[in-house]
Amino acid sequence: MTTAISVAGLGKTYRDVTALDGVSFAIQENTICGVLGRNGAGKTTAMQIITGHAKPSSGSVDVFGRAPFEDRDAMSSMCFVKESQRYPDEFKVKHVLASAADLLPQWDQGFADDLLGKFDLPTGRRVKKLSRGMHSMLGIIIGLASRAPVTLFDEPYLGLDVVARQMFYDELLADYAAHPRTIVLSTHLVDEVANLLEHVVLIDGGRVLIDDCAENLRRRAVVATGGTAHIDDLAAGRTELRRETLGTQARVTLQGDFTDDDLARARERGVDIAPASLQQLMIGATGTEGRQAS
Ligand SMILES: Nc1ncnc2c1ncn2[C@@H]1O[C@H](COP(=O)(O)OP(=O)(O)OP(=O)(O)O)[C@@H](O)[C@H]1O
Repeated sequence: MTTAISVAGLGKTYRDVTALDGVSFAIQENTICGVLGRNGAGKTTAMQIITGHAKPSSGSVDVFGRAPFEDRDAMSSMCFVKESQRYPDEFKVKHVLASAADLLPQWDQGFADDLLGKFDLPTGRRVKKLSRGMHSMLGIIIGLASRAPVTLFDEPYLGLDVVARQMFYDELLADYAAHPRTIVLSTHLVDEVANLLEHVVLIDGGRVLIDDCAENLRRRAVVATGGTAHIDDLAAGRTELRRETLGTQARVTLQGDFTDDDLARARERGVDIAPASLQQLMIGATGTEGRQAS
């Protein structure tokens, strides 16, 4: 496997704010990676540095062997879709698309036209007259039709309704299957995208808390349902993210490293084990809930 993006010891400070502090992770080529975290965690800052739009205060970034800051070739291999993207006042949708076609070497106009039809986006309308959701659609169309080897979506769907979001996920997956590339997705709609993600980087307070593949994450937190005594055994020494009890039965969400033996033993005792959702894991890992079981 080839590493597409490698970040080592990345730091970024804005005057007295430390946005990133010793962030290191790697994203493999041709994967869909989620960069997750609470508000102000440092996700956008990391993406800005990866795409060469900001300079790190310390550490290094490597995108397919190049440092992206002020490197035109590295930057042209990437497409960064962000909610805060602004365009000149007079620009209509068609002007934005024409600029994207000029700037992005792998641009697929046929795909862009297809998406414009599916999202029903009027090409003759001024961008500043678009609704919030339509503005997001424009970014999504650019990100998808760019076919850039590295495409980053930072909270791409502000204002998008549930049908349009599902269209985005479907189009992303179908096009990714046909044209594999490296996709980085930052979002707060964690459970909505959980099934898309092959790798997750969870950032909190400018530091990496989790950097793991989706398969391993399924073992990091589980929902266990069964007799309270057996549940208490399984919970011992692990962090309880949530507990509900009904008579002698309990249902707990637990965080910790579970071996196959741990889970098999609990199942033998009639405990039902299911993976916790990515959102539950994220809430637990970022420390807003949870307590250590004794
Ligand atoms: N230009 C800037 N000047 C000063 N502080 C900044 C600047 N950009 C970001 N920050 C600060 O850096 C920290 C990380 O911000 P960042 O936008 O990277 O977080 P985020 O994870 O993308 O958050 P959100 O999910 O709310 O968009 C925050 O404390 C933010 O206030």
